[in-house]
Amino acid sequence: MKKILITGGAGFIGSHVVRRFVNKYPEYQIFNLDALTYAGNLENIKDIEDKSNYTFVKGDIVDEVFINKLFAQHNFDGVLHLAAESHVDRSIEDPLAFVKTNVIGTMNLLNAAKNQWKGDFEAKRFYHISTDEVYGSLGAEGLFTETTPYDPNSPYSASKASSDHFVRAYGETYGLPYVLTNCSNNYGSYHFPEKLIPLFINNIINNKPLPVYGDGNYTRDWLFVEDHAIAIDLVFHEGKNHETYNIGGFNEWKNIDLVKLLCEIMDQKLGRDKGTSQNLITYVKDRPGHDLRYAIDASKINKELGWKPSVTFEEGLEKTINWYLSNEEWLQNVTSGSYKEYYEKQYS
Ligand SMILES: Cc1cn([C@H]2C[C@H](O)[C@@H](COP(=O)(O)OP(=O)(O)O[C@H]3O[C@H](CO)[C@@H](O)[C@H](O)[C@H]3O)O2)c(=O)[nH]c1=O
Repeated sequence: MKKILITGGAGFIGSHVVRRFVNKYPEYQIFNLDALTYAGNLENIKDIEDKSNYTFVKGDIVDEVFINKLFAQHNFDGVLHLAAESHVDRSIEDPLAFVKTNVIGTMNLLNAAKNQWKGDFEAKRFYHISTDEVYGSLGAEGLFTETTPYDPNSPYSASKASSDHFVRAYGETYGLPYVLTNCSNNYGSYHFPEKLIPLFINNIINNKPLPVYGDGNYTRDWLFVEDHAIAIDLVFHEGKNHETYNIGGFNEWKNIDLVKLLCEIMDQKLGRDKGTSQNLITYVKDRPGHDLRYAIDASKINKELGWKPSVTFEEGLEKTINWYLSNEEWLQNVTSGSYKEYYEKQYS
């Protein structure tokens, strides 16, 4: 029986990873550690909460004493670390919160793993799930590869870059067996409606303005979250120690083109006249330090581990939009904070 700790498993990407691991590996005991902040929600993994190989632990990775106790209690074989503050705009408002969770939190996990495994690294693995934003901004040409120098621009990406460096430093200095992945923008079900795609779907449903930052000519590479979870599973099991893999969708979109596509699909789905949702587009003040373009060269993970996205963008978007339209109650409860309130009471 392998004991696996997944951090941030009530969040967007984390919930998809927890679901996959719990269902696919009944022989593993999966511990989901989550602080249940505004973006983490146990409703996201309700379908697996009663499985015998699943345990939820509420707690904050910033709390060193708590993390050390948890490791002492369970003797984990592997850690998949996804817990993070992830929203760039929030990091501009409150950078320190990002240092605490993303840097100190990661340090606490690294120390706990190092102290528990005490140099006996046989069949042990620390997996840090990170972002392509650590590489900074591209111009019109080029792709991020695993050897692109780090050049983070936002407090969020600086905190993730820092945590990546610490993971590698623990590998070099103490021999900690790690793998690291840097992924592009994800989309899919259970995505908190502060990020572009779920926010705009929610606003279209509610006839609210769609705030496009600047001129909308910023480019992101989009990957369906379930394909990211497949890649994470593969890297955790088959990735080479001390290696980094870039993960991306081979799917670049300018924000404004993506928003127009979303508007078109939503008009069809909601039975509204063509152009109704586009009228909601409102150009607003740009994000400070807004990175122009992210684009990933995912050929290493493709060649070495055989991964590539399994769904097209059209299929992924269709699934995503259908999910939000059939889960409006979830949308209302996460935006009003009532799930958070409910779970806070349960775990107080
Ligand atoms: C929320 C929002 C965003 N935007 C723009 C800013 C970006 O160019 C693009 C996507 O914004 P966001 O959805 O906030 O995602 P972005 O800043 O690219 O970062 C995401 O993708 C990263 C991976 O690249 C992850 O590491 C981050 O955690 C995740 O938040 O849309 C708007 O124009 N209007 C908006 O209201």
